[in-house]
Amino acid sequence: AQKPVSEDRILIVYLSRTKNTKAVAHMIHRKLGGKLVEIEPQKPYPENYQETVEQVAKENETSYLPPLKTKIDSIEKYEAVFVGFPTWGMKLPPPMKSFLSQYNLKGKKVIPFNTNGGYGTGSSFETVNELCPESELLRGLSIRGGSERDGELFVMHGEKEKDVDGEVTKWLKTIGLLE
Ligand SMILES: Cc1cc2nc3c(=O)[nH]c(=O)nc-3n(C[C@H](O)[C@H](O)[C@H](O)COP(=O)(O)O)c2cc1C
Repeated sequence: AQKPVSEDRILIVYLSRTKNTKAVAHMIHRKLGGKLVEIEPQKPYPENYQETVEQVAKENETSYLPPLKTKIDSIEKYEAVFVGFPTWGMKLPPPMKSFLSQYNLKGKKVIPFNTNGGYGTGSSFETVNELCPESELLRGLSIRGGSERDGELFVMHGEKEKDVDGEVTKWLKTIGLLE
């Protein structure tokens, strides 16, 4: 069947530390196709959770945009750009701020998706909106992922994975990207 947005015009970018958001990105990709790209900062965050929390808090205070290792060719050819990220400190992670600041998504559909430790998306979806004011922001998806603080890392397997996969399908239909 004809898809609402053709595969070669879909970009799925994601940031993921413990691979929960990555799993959701792959689910979207299996359903819609498109180009799947992981966003990586030039300098990786510390392995240690608490050190990462502190570094992220400092970066947010100073509005620091970490330089990215990831480069995306011909961003202009995409019509729909999915942006996936975990909630970090109830905010949009700095590398995703770097991505949205660096690439012009004017006129494109922008679709956020998120995993979090149970506290929701915080201000992250609003920040996506602020950083691409001339894009058409579609309704985002937020999923309960892991909780690194509590030693809960990758959770997207078994029944959980199946449930989330169903939620992703429903969501993509609701926003009109899957028939
Ligand atoms: C630095 C850091 C900060 C986090 N802050 C929050 C938070 O404020 N609220 C929340 O619900 N989860 C928080 N989490 C948990 C992640 O959002 C959750 O584990 C998510 O599923 C991780 O996605 P990933 O596996 O793609 O990295 C935080 C995790 C990290 C590493």
